[in-house]
Amino acid sequence: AALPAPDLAGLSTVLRSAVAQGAPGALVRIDDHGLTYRVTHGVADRDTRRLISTDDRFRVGSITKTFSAVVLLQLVHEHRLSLDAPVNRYLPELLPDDRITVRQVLSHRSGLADYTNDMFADSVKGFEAVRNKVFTYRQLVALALQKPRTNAAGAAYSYSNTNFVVAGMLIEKLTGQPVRTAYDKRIIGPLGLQDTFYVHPDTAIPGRYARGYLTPDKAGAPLVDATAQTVSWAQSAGAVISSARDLDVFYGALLGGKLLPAARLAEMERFTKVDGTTAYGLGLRRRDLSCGVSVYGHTGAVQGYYSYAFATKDGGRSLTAVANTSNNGKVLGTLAGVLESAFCGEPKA
Ligand SMILES: CC1(C)S[C@@H]2[C@H](NC(=O)CCCC[C@H](NC(=O)C[NH3+])C(=O)[O-])C(=O)N2[C@H]1C(=O)[O-]
Repeated sequence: AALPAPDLAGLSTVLRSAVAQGAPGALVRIDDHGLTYRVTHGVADRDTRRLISTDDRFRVGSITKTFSAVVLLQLVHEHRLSLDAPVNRYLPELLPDDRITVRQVLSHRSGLADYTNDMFADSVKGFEAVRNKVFTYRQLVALALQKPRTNAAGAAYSYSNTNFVVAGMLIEKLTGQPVRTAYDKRIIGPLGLQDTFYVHPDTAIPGRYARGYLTPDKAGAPLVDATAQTVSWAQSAGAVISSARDLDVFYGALLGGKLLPAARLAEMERFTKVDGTTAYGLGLRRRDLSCGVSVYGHTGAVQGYYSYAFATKDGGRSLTAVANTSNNGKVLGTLAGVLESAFCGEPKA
C-alpha cells in the first residue's frame, strides 16, 4: 500500500522541540520516489549563527556500522568470508573464544564488552582525552578484552562498538586494503556519494559542514564544540562523514537491492528483537512504527551529532535527520519522532 505523504508540519514540530531541548540546530531530508522534502531549524554554527542546511555534512557515528556490514556481506558473496565461521579463523587468536562467529559480531551477540562505556563515563573529560588520539584496532580490542564479556557467544543481544572494530579488522585482513579503500571502492564510488568520506585520522570535516556540540553531563554547563576530532576511538564503528542526501541514497540503494544480492540482504535482515519497537540485524536496525510500517537503517551518536537514517523495505522512501548536539537524551528521543511524521504521515484525527 502507498505510504501517506510525509507530515511536514509534524517534522517541523519535532525539529523545533529538539532545538528547544538544547540542540543548536536540526535538519531532516526525505527522498521519496524522486520527490525531495527538506525541513530545518536553528543554526549550524553557534558563533556565526549560520542557519543549518540539509546540505551540511556531519559525522554519522554508528551509521558507519552499516557501511562496514555491507562490505563484509559483499565479501561473503565473493566466497571470501563465511558468516558462521569463527572470527579467529580469519584473525588467529584475536578473540578469547573460538566460538565467536562473524555473524554474532555483526549482530551484537558476541558478548564482547564495549570499551566506550568506561572511555566516556565522564562525557567531556573522556572526549577531551581521546579527541586527538589515534588508536590501532588492536588497542581498542585490547581495551574491550580487559572487561568481562556481557554474555556467552551468541546467547544474547548486547550492543558493543567493539564488534564493529573487529569488523574493520576483518575488512582490512580480507581485502588487504584499509577500510577507507573498501568504503570508497565498494560503496562511495559506485553510488556517486559526493559528500561521504572516511578521513580517519584527519580531524577536519571536508567542505561545508554543521559544527557539532557536545552537551556536558553537568546541567547548565556550556556546550563543548566537538567538531574537530579523529574519531579514532570508533573508526569502522563510527568515523564516516556524510550528508542527508548521501545517506538517503545509501539506504535507498541498500534496501532497493543495488548494493547486495537479495540473498545477502536477507542475511542482513535476519533481526534479533531489541525491544518493543526495534530489532537489530547485521549492522542494520529495524524500527516498527505506530502505523504498522517498518523502516530499516541505523542511528548515530558521536560527540556533537545525533542522526537517524532509515528507509522503507523497498528503499522507495528514505529519511535522514540530524541534530548537532549529543549526550542529550531528550534530543535523541525527540528526534525519533521524525520517523512517525515521515512514514506514517499526519496523525489520524
Ligand atoms: C546506541 C547508540 C545511541 S550509542 C552507539 C555509538 N556511539 C557511541 O558509542 C558513542 C558513545 C559516546 C557518545 C557521547 N556520550 C557520552 O559521552 C555519554 N557519557 C555523546 O553522546 O556525545 C553510536 O553511534 N551508537 C548509537 C546507535 O547505534 O544508535
